[in-house]
Amino acid sequence: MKTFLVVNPRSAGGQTGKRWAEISGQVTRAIGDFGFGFTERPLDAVRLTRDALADGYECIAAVGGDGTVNEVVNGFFADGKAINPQAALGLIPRGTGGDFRRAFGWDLELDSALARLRTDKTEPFDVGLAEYVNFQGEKESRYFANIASFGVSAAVAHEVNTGSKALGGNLSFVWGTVKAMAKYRDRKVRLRVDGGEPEELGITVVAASNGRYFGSGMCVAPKAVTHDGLFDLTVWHDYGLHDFIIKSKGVYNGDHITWNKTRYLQCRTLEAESDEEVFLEMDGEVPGRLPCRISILPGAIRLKV
Ligand SMILES: Nc1ncnc2c1ncn2[C@@H]1O[C@H](COP(=O)(O)OP(=O)(O)OP(=O)(O)O)[C@@H](O)[C@H]1O
Repeated sequence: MKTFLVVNPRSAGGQTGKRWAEISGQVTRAIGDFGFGFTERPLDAVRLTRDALADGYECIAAVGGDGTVNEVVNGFFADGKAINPQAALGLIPRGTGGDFRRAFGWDLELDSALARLRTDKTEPFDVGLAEYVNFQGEKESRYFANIASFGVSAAVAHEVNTGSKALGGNLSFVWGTVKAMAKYRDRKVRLRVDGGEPEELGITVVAASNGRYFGSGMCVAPKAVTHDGLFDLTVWHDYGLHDFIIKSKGVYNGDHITWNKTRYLQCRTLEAESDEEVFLEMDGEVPGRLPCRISILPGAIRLKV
């Protein structure tokens, strides 16, 4: 497979760029010739992916974290269609969060990533699509690979992204969580699942999940499968700050799905609106806010496994 690597040199605290000579040498030894491009700013990975697909590359691998995976997945599409539905997505994980890779049990070892790139083994991969309002007040849509969520999770992602990651993945996440949760209160949101009757709930977090993990290792959707044509919907409602903090430890091992103020179901679409400002988070980035419509595109691309 003709392979192109989309490299975020700033991922893993800048170590990806600093260690590129060593990484690229190992990639060449593993798969032979390959093309690559460095991202210079946010959203560059979308353009690099589209250009590489137009140039006939059959496998586009993200070298970076969850944000880079998200942008590469967005680059697989143009005008609402997959550019090449047979093209494969690959990953050399380099990020601080790593929630996408966790769904597959992949570690950060370069050797394991290269073993996946070397084989021709792929499986279908569902892609999420969210339509929402951006911060300029315009309607916008964006694909996601892992999870779209709103509520305190988006408030935390916003805090983590605008703060420093110098503390490392887990510590910066904990610090962002503390700051965001101190300000958060449940928001009234009207939810409509699979076109059914709308229901208003006080939302702590709603997550529409293709993968299983968000927030640097919280197992928000323990039953999610990335090729079942569905997303798993987790709704934590009416918790309030105190209860949520006390219980949040259980989210790391997926225990929360049996709690009484939690709903867990599988669906194809979710519509959400609120009279209050509620941010939307997708794969760790916060591109806008509600109202939103989230849907799943079954097996829209192939994933190197
Ligand atoms: N050259 C660059 N300079 C600054 N930001 C960049 C650059 N290239 C990409 N980005 C942005 O950095 C964001 C985060 O990158 P990425 O996810 O690869 O690394 P990370 O933050 O280390 O990992 P994670 O998202 O898993 O925590 C991406 O969403 C992208 O928009």
